[in-house]
Amino acid sequence: MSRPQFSPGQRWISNTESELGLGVVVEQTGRSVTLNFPAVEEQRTYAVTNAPLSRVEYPVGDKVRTTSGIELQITERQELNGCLFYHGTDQHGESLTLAELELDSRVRFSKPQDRLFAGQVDKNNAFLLRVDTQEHLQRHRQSEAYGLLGGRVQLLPHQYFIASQVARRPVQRVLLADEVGLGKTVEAGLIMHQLLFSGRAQRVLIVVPDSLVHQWLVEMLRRFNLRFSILDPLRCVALEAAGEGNPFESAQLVLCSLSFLTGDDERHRAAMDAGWDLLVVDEAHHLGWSEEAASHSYNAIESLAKATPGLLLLTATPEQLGQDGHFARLRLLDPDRYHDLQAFRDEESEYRTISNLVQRLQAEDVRDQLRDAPELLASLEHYLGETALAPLRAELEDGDIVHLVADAIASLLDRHGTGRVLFRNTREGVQGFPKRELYRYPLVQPEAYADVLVDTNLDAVLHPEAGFDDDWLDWDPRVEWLCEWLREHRADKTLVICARKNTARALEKQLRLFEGVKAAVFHEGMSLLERDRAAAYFADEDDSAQVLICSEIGSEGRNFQFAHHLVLFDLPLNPDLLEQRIGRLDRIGQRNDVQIHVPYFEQSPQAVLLNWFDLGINAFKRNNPAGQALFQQFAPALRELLLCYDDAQLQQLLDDTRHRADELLEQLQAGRDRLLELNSCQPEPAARMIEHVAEASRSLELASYMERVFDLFGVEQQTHGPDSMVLHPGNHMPVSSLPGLPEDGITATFQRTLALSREDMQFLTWEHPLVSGSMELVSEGEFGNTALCSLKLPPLPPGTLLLEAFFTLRCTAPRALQMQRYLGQHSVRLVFDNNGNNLSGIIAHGHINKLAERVGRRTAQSLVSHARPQIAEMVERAETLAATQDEQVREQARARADELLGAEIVRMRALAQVNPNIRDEEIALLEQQLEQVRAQIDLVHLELDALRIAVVE
Ligand SMILES: Nc1ncnc2c1ncn2[C@@H]1O[C@H](COP(=O)(O)OP(=O)(O)OP(=O)(O)O)[C@@H](O)[C@H]1O
Repeated sequence: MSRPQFSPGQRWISNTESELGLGVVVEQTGRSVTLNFPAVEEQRTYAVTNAPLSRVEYPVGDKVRTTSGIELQITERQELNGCLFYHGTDQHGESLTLAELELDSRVRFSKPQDRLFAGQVDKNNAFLLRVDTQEHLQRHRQSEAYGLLGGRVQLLPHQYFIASQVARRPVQRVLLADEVGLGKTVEAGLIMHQLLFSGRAQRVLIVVPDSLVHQWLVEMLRRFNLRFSILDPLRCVALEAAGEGNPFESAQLVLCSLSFLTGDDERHRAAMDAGWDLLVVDEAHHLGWSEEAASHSYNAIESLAKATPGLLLLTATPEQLGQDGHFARLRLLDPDRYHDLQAFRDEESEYRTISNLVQRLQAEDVRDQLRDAPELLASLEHYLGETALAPLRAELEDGDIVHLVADAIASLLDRHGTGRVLFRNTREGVQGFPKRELYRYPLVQPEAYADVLVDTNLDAVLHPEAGFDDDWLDWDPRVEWLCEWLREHRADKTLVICARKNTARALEKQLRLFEGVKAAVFHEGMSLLERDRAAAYFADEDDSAQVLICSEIGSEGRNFQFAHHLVLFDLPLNPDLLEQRIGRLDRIGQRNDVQIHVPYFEQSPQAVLLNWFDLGINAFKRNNPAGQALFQQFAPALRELLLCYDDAQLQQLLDDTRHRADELLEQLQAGRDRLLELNSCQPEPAARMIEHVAEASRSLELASYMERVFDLFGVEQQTHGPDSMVLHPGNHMPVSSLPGLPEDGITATFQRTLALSREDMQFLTWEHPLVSGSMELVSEGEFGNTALCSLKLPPLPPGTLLLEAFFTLRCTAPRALQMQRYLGQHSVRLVFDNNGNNLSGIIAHGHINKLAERVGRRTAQSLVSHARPQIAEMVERAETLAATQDEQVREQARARADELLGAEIVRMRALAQVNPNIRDEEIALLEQQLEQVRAQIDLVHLELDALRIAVVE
């Protein structure tokens, strides 16, 4: 191969770093050549023999620019001492000559043909990777599961149903209220991931109780690759001291505790000033509210919620502070809809009717029912409107009504009932949870408690040990029972929950110091770090604590499902708190039946509670959806009994409670709960969504794609296990780094099941930062957009040139508009020969791939240089032909936008007539969105994305 000839003053461009712009040869000494790159003010020295450089020579007819802004149309070219001089006319028609040294260095050859003519011919493999990347990207962006693939989670239908429903709305404001432990954090993570991945949200603030800050941090990172920054007082002070300004602006994804956010007005103001796209509030039942007075934290969140477009509230016990509190949280989500508490209370009376209607529509003989019972159609008309029902009426005799009935059901659920903002799945609905078993341990009440238990203070009678120093540990039989129980179950991890921190502290000390039990404690008096350490000590597999003793704060949000023994050292008064406690173990991931152990004193207040929870509302074995309502109703009688035990009265209370529980459960099942269930997870769409995700997550396809990426980007791979590998940045990578691949490498797998059991491994999906970042690098830069090969194709005479050109839709709209939804899968492949023949339908891509032979870079460059006029002509032909399809593509896109967004607007307007549950803002946003989408569609056109020249031999 001939050595390239370098002369000072010549212009060359780097094949691997085209962003450097045009380089100028400064000097050649022996075997090396030095170039200056004025655009970036950098110098590079290369070995002459293999410098990755291409000589830049503009042909006659091209237009070039100088550093001083002159534009020259080249009419003649001359060479002197190895350097070129261009003659031509400038933009004012003046003739002039300029040396190549004067050319503007900021030139970038990014268009495929420009790069090709500048001698930048990529490897065939790179070209193929680019073509495939575009195809994968298009398919992925149009997938229903777009944005929902990146989670390291099991594919649970109820979660994906909610996430897809919420993410597809123009405004995300919902209450995620699944029962305890059903995965609300994961649902919120899926929604956040979708919004962030699609660019619809950039700034997210998560607000959680103190005790859950770290758990959220870890869950978001581990499950969704979302890196949140924790803000706490220490970090705030550090940021402020470093002059970093508003600490809430120090990161896009911020996580903080409710007490931190609301504890200081200044801080709250800073959070308001920072501005967010999405606010997430966990354990939202803490935001106390009544018609008379709202709590400080409620007000603080309310002002943030008003200033933030998206709002996700999470609570498993929405009615823990009563129905008013529930109303108040719905009011945060949609103040226009939920403005009147009384009206909200009255609405419940409609649920049963709606639910009945749905049930009748779901019946197998629905046609007969509709035909024979005119009041059914009338009722439907009342709720859905005459126009909406007209098609159903018309088809009733013998038409196909399956879809019309399904639409009617969907509309009823959508427009009436419990509404769009509330999602609540139950264990019964989700299924597959282990059983819960209750073990009672009656003990004899110690003498010392006799006085305390007749106190008039409820708190005192429920926690009699509170009135004593630590000496109660010596004679309270619950302590001895606990020690004995733990001794007998040394191999079992056990969670102990009690109400008070002092009780927890004392118990832990006793077990650790005097009984030799490996114990940890978790209470509100400890720092966050201490609490997380304690939880980790309990969770560890080796050398860990057998028992964790928590005060009530440990009963919320934490994940302890690796244990299945729960000791309730005392019982809380509120059934929702009891459910929260049991929910620490009875949650997704629990593999055993949950064993609940309750030591109690016979005929004591705790015995009353135990009986009421167990025999009255059956709250140990399952969550009672009427629990809160029953508690509200029977609390006075219950309190009376707690303060003054009476066996007969207890029996009466239990009978009354059971009776009322049956009634309420029947009502709820027929009304609210049935509607919630239908709205929160519709089995068919949920199953379809899981299919989409599973289909889009097929690991083989991704693995073979990434194999090529690693190969071309010089990533070092080592096998780690049968389905896993270790990846490291290699020494010869063409880019400085790959997103998502740190210096010290990662262990990764494409297998979901493996990723779920091995947290140390990264789960590579189409949405993992390493994958999506690589795809962006390939598709948005110049990577692989030119190639040249030779081939034998007998019918074509040797010397024939073929152009294989790939066009993709060019759309520079903001990502948030998700234009791909409307644009369809548009890429165009055209093949021309140098005689102007269109061979697109004759010579397939795979055909060329099969026959293609490699051509060395220098040969390719010289071929291109010689054939430049023919290639330019073929490119022009292809571009002209592609341009004829632009308007058709735009037409289709407009139609699709109208179909998707326009129909949604019409539907929302119709809904708003009968259901105030629709916010005006949502409709206005949709209209605005449609306008923006249409304006962007007008600018869409097919653009040459990559080309390959094939020379027939
Ligand atoms: N799809 C999933 N795949 C794997 N694990 C999951 C999935 N969903 C939830 N989990 C796990 O189940 C447990 C409960 O989930 P999560 O904490 O999201 O529930 P929650 O409804 O927020 O609970 P709580 O009501 O106690 O706040 C967690 O350990 C979580 O990591």
